[in-house]
Amino acid sequence: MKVYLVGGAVRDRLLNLKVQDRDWVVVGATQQQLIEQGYLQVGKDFPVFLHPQTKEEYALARTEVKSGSGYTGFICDFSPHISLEQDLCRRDLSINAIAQDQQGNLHDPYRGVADLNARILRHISPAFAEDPLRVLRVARFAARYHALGFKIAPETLSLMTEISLSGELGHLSAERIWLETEKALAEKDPQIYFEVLHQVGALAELFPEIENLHQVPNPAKYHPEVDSFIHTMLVLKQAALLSEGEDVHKNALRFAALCHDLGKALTPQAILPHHYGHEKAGLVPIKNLCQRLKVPVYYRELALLCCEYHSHVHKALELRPGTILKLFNQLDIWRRPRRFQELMLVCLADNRGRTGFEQSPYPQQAFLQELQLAAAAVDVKAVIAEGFEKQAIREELNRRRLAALSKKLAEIRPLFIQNQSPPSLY
Ligand SMILES: Nc1ccn([C@@H]2O[C@H](COP(=O)(O)OP(=O)(O)OP(=O)(O)O)[C@@H](O)[C@H]2O)c(=O)n1
Repeated sequence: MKVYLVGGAVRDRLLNLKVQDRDWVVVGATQQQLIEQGYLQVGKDFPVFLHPQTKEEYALARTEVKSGSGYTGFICDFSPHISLEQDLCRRDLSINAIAQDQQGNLHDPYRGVADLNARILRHISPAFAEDPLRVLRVARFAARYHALGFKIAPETLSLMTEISLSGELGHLSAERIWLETEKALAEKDPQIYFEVLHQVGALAELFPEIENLHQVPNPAKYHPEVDSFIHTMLVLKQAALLSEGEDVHKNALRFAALCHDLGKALTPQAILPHHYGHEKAGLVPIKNLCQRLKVPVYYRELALLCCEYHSHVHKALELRPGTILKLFNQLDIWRRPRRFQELMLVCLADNRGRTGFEQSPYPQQAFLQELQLAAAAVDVKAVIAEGFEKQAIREELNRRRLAALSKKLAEIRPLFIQNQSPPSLY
């Protein structure tokens, strides 16, 4: 029996990146032999084992032939005569099909090293199409390695387009789509994932709410990029930059950035390029998308709040104290300060995600943070100690918070207005 390191571990070591998980393939062995050596069988559909000590995954070399639609219909052969080359051939990309033996020699029958060096994501064989999820995987790898200069090979793009147009994506489960999308959101350039899906025609099938932003215009004065889909991609990139290394829920923040303008796709033709009311209009498509893909609650809530209130934040310097208090209550900044910080970062990303405005100041953030501090300093315990009860507690808190906000506003607004005149946003 021979054991090889395969997949992401070999690929990422050759790219000098940190190796996350190590997957192994075992050639010339049976399930029984591995069990006798103390490996623990975990795979249901095909034989995958955990190493007795390292707990790393070891899979018997196998071939797979598709026998039906979707991901369920596979006929696997994992007999001991399946060769390493046969196992590598059923994989998605050449860069994922390099094996390393225990002496450190590379086995690279599909020229994965050459593609790594040339920065190309290339499928290995037509068998790529047997798992339509690979369309999403390639888009995700393109997002991950974009900064390294990776591009998708033209023939792979054509095959991805063919798969997308074939209707096969419709067989993917919500769980698999979301898992892949969540991983893509965590990548360095998550916008590339959605751009690639758009390019191959998969976005329309998987995320019609986002696809519909394509060619929806904005006023060029504030949005030189004009197109709402392009704007959304720029905002997502800015959100990725702003959330890297921050103590925030970065995937949820990026998802909220992705969804913040979905309402623009529903703007009546007659009022374009303006988008009055798009903040509320966007709530329905966000709910639809989240329900369809079973998006976790935290992502959904943050996305809905960013969609509904981003224009309020953009206009913060013009708002009255009562409106700011209402906003703070709606966002529940008292109990959810981190979520408020995330929403502010999405608004900042929205400001920066416009061609030529990448460096433009956004005083709204510091302004609202100062007001947040002032209002949150109102002592809830003191209100209760003074004998207020039930509904009266809320009313008294609102009264005191409003007073604190009015005082702070009078103090800081002139300074902010003097220093900056923020560009209007939509
Ligand atoms: N739909 C899939 C899923 C996986 N694989 C193969 O199985 C390997 C392991 O898959 P996985 O752990 O999902 O991906 P990695 O390549 O290890 O990448 P990551 O860094 O995202 O874990 C891949 O390299 C690829 O060869 C595949 O061909 N098709």
